[in-house]
Amino acid sequence: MSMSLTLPAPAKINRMLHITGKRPDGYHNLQTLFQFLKYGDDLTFFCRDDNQLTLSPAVEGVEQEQNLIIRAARLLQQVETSAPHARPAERRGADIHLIKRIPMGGGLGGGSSDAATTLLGLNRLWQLALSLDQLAALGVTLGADVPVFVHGFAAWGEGIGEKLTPAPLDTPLFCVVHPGVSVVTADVFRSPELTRYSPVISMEHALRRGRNDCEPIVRQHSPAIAAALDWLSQFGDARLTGTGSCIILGLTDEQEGRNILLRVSEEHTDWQVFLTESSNISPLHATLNEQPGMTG
Ligand SMILES: C[C@](O)(CO)[C@H](O)COP(=O)(O)OP(=O)(O)OC[C@H]1O[C@@H](n2ccc(N)nc2=O)[C@H](O)[C@@H]1O
Ligand SMILES: Nc1ncnc2c1ncn2[C@@H]1O[C@H](COP(=O)(O)OP(=O)(O)OP(=O)(O)O)[C@@H](O)[C@H]1O
Repeated sequence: MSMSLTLPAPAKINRMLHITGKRPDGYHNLQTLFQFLKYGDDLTFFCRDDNQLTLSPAVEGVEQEQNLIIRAARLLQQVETSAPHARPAERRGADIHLIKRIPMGGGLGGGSSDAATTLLGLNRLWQLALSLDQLAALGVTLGADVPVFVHGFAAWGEGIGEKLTPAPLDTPLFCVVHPGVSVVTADVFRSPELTRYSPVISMEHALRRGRNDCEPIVRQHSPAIAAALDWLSQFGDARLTGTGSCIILGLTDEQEGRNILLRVSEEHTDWQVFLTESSNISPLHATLNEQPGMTG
């Protein structure tokens, strides 16, 4: 019997991001408000009866075995479970098809989201019956952003972003600008001038005001991102998401959004820009909950 499952891998945004310390292992402690966008990649998983994994089309610049989708699938191939209907390891194979929309190195968590969708998708197809906590624990070994995508609720994130508390965020329409350049997350965290010791605050405080501590460094290193931040700021409280390069602006009015799209198409043809709704429930979880999801 062949089975398949198509699932979204949404983008995330950081509504604010404070860096509160450096850990002995080199990672940084954060305080951040995570929210999902109704915009992202799509993955389709076709079950195989052997233990081969394929991914198509290949993601440009990422070796197949380094792709977070394949790395996530390999973690599940190795998992031992006593679930009654679990596929045995030698039959845990899949052909995976990816529609990539999330710009890479954009601070929208695309790689991490692809990994989380793979964990949830193959957990279901291979009937491994792992809990979300177990999947998040596996996922955090792939990236700090994977747990929020696994749990699927908008969250106040602490630790390296894996300690999650539901956050009651407003859900405006967002304008997202990709200024045509990407940022390597590790470079930002490595930077000597980075603000790494912001005071620890409460979620309530963060919901009222907050900033992105990465912004000054990213501005310094990338004139293109600085220019896009300045340009979008004329319309409101524009902010970097993650370590950049994308800039987000919450809108109260869709017409304003259309006006921004028009202006970008006239004045900044090297940028990518889109409007999207935000959501406090991941579109991945919405899809998994609303349909049994399997065909075959
Ligand atoms: C900045 C955020 O986008 C906020 O959502 C994320 O925390 C980044 O998450 P990510 O892309 O999944 O990051 P990872 O792949 O885990 O880490 C990339 C590199 O960034 C640095 N890094 C990342 C997260 C963190 N809390 N502290 C760090 O110092 C580390 O040098 C790490 O080697
Ligand atoms: N499936 C994947 N999709 C995108 N990038 C991937 C994938 N697998 C591995 N990568 C690698 O991960 C890097 C970061 O990609 P990603 O799209 O997650 O960046 P990002 O949005 O800046 O992430 P973050 O906000 O988590 O820092 C890429 O440059 C690429 O080398």
